[in-house]
Amino acid sequence: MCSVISRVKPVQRALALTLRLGTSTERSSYAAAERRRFSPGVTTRVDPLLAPCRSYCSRMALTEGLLFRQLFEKESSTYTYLLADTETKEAILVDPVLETIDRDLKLIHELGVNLKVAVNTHCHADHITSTGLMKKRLVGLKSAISKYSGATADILLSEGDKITFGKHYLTVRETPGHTDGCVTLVSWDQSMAFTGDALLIRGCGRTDFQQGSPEKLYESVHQKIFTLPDQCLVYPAHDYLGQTASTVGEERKFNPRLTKSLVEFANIMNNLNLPKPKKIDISVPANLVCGVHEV
Ligand SMILES: N[C@@H](CCC(=O)N[C@@H](CSS)C(=O)NCC(=O)O)C(=O)O
Repeated sequence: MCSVISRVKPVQRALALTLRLGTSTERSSYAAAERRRFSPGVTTRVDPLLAPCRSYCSRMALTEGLLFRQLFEKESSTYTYLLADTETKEAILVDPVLETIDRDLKLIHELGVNLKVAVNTHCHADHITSTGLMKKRLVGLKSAISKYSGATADILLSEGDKITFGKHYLTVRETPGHTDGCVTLVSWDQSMAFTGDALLIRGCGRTDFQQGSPEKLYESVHQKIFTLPDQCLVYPAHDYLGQTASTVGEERKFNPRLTKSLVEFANIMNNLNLPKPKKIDISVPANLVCGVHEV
């Protein structure tokens, strides 16, 4: 049992243990179903979710003065992103997950960066954020989420806000549709977009719960993400197939859902028939208050 779980009160411990119930078999079959859905008739031998190298991805910063890490949480197939200014050491973390808080804090300490803001791209339904617990562990850390998420946080974000770390910053673009409070965070030079669940690689967030709306999502992606430069790298909150990044140009051309007309898109989204995320009933209430934080 990891130290985060062992230190919490009984109620939270039960909650946290419940969160661990998903088996690798379930995850494998979800990944297999995803592969069939996206690539009918194609089978692969290696399950990307089970590859050990997936907890830390190798993607590093290409921009001078920027430290960048893409991290992976395998139960929910969530990507967490650490960005820091190499000179000032100021850092931000995007979409951190409760299960990987020890790994993330260890990396932050090893790299000697000073985490200023932990931001969630939306109120996640499939996992609990580590933001609240991280605030307990790191003095001065502030949480951030969209003001339309309905969640509490130190910073409530809206269109055009900047999240600054040293000489760098991410700009908030509101991209509702998966939820009302979804945002995409775009780097100062438009070379990177952290799209949360609005745009996934060759996919997009589902629209069948939490204020989901295919019409809103279609408009968000077309107006706020597909208007970015072709070479802008797309970093989503999830990937179920082992893909780590895409570009705006690629998604504009090849995304099997968002290249369609609005009517076709809505028809696809209204007929996905996906099972409800297993942890939705505990994740959403917890994430509305920054996760499990009464420890
Ligand atoms: N099986 C997972 C949930 C998978 C899922 O529903 N993913 C969401 C994003 S997290 S709410 C989604 O939008 N998927 C889009 C798609 O097309 O798959 C679980 O039980 O947690």
